[in-house]
Amino acid sequence: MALYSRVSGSVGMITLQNPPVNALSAAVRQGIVDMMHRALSEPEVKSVVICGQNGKFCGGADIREFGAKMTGPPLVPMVHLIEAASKPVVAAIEGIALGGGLELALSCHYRIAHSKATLGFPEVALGLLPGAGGTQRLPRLIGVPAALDLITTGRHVTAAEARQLGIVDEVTDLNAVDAAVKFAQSVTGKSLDARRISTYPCPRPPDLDAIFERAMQQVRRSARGAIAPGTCVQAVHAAVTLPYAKGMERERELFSLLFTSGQARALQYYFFAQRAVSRWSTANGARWDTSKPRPVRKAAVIGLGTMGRGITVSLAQAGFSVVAVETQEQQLSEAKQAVSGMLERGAKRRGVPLAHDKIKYSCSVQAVADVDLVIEAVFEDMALKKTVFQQLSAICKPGALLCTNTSGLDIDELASQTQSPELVVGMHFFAPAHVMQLLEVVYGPRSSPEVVATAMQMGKKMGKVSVAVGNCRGFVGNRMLKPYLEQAFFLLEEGATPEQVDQVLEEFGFAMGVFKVSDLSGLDVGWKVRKSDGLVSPASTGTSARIRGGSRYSPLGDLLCERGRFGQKTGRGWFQYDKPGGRVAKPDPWLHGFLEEYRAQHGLVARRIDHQEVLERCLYALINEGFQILQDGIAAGPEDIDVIYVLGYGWPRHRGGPMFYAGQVGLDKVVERLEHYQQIHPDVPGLQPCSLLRKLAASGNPAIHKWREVIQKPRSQL
Ligand SMILES: CC/C=C\CC(=O)SCCNC(=O)CCNC(=O)[C@H](O)C(C)(C)COP(=O)(O)OP(=O)(O)OC[C@H]1O[C@@H](n2cnc3c(N)ncnc32)[C@H](O)[C@@H]1OP(=O)(O)O
Repeated sequence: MALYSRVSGSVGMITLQNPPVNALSAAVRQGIVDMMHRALSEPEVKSVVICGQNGKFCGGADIREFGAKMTGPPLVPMVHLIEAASKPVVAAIEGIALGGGLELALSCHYRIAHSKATLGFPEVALGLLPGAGGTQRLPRLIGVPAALDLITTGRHVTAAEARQLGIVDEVTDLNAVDAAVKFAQSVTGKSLDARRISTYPCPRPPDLDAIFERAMQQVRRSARGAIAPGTCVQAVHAAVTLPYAKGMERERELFSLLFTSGQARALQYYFFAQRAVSRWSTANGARWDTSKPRPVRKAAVIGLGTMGRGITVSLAQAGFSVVAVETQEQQLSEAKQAVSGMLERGAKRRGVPLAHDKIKYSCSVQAVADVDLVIEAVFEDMALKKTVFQQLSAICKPGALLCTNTSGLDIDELASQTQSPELVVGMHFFAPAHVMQLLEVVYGPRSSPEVVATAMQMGKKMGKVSVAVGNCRGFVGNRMLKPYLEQAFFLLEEGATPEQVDQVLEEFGFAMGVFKVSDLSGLDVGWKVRKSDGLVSPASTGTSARIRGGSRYSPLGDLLCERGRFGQKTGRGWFQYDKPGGRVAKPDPWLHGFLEEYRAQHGLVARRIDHQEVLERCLYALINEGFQILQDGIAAGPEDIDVIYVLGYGWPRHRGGPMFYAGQVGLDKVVERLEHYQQIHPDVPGLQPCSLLRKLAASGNPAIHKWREVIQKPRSQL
């Protein structure tokens, strides 16, 4: 709703009230319209100030209302009412003016912002465009190139930048509402003719066509199939080429196109999913709202390889004192140099002070004796990690959390090496650890709720999105990756090429296809794991070479590794590169010959595989594993899986995540296609729909927020 009050006798004040961000719900819009009419009808009122309660102007349209039938006054007539007002209207911008909130501000005749406020049009991240005149007013106010930048990227600007661009009239360090009231009094009675942005001519720079061409190219490069950025460009184009009223019509058409698209639904789902994962719960009943994190001031990192360095940087940048340990002098000195460089680049990029003094380096594990939390980041080797955990358990002070950075090893096995298994938790960082936003917090059956809460909070403090997941081989992300990779290998055996598989996945929206990712991260990584699992048989020839543990197995990755083809680092993998460490993947005729030979050797006849099969087999096998993960209680809900896949594995955000995507395709259709492929390839694992997927499909493809009702409720063991 919106509250009306009178200040200093002649200023009508409209205060938006809709916690937490004063979003423009139906009630708020109704309130604004009613209060504007009241302010305009009261003869004593000479000017109006619009502000938001609790130091937040407005976070835009209420996204929670997007799924339901529209009620209340629409935004466009509301902003026109304000702009057409005969009394000056001043926006007092504190905290945020985003999306519809900024459009509301642009309809006011003046804008006063607090110096700490941020402004922007983030609609593009929700699959939309600023549809209450934002695409028509902003270019009229600040010019086409700046408007295109803000609208197509969705980036937030500071009050200072907004002032420089001409979006706000004044910036104050004092109370912005008081400043706006004073300002409103000072402009009482002045003509408003030059203050209505919709009446401004839209500037037409001489190189207009080139500007739009560049903008389109830019969004095509970065959008990876998302339609909103290009549609934003089209809407701004209408501001330049059409009169205001016609431009508004075009904006409405384009907005409706986006609003009803699957992409907008996916992005809005993802917006809430990313927030939902912080309300975590575990399979044994621990919860975010009943588990108190422990205080952590000082942390340690053991092992300063690539991951350990990134984790050290993340901790120091988040303000923690860090003890960084690497037992070899030479490696410690190299790590110190690398970490310093990363900190310097980070400080420069983010404009923050250097955090060198937060870190103490040591060659001795004994240096961690007084820390509150240790993150072990040594090689992915169970025996080595066990030794480290035995040492840590003996050295660390009572109550110190012992965390392991592992991409899939058993947390409980490590916990059993310590005197206090309840203090052990996994923290699976993604490379590069100081850049990637995702953290899987892996709880074992004995991890205490406070320890999970502490790890989750640590992740947040490091600027990461933490997702709590249960302990199983590969946790959520890597466990789902296995069937995805397997299908890709089987497709090569059956006649596909790495470039074909990657093309299909990249057209779907992945930044990189599965084979390019494998080349980037190194084929030897998976090879080592398969070796330690006893899967890589030394005599990988003959039919038996394609069977492991009674299931079909593709040794293709192993065979490439045996030939020293580890991917980018060796200049050869699934693709070829111009040199070791090269980045540009090129199809490799050697590999095509190798695949032909391999097929001939194993009696496989190459067939034509279409794009649909590549996509369905890779994605549906991955999705099926996701349902199995939900069924096993490893992830609490589909949102957890989707956030992990978008932030950690390059799943296109505009497709919501694998579980959301499955819902959009139709769960019954996913089941039907998996069964189809299973019939044709009975020997291929991963194609049998799991029982939860079948159950949900049979219960009529319920909306994703209803899935939790079907997933069995966890039983508390606490
Ligand atoms: C004709 C249509 C015209 C215009 C279209 C639009 O205006 S679309 C909406 C444009 N606005 C946005 O995209 C803003 C989205 N919100 C944010 O970016 C952040 O929430 C924000 C405002 C910067 C605050 O960030 P902070 O980190 O402080 O909090 P958090 O993100 O956790 O949000 C707090 C809770 O507020 C809920 N929320 C935020 N924005 C909205 C919104 N616009 N509508 C509804 N709800 C919103 C958010 O979900 C959090 O709630 P929770 O229950 O904790 O999930």
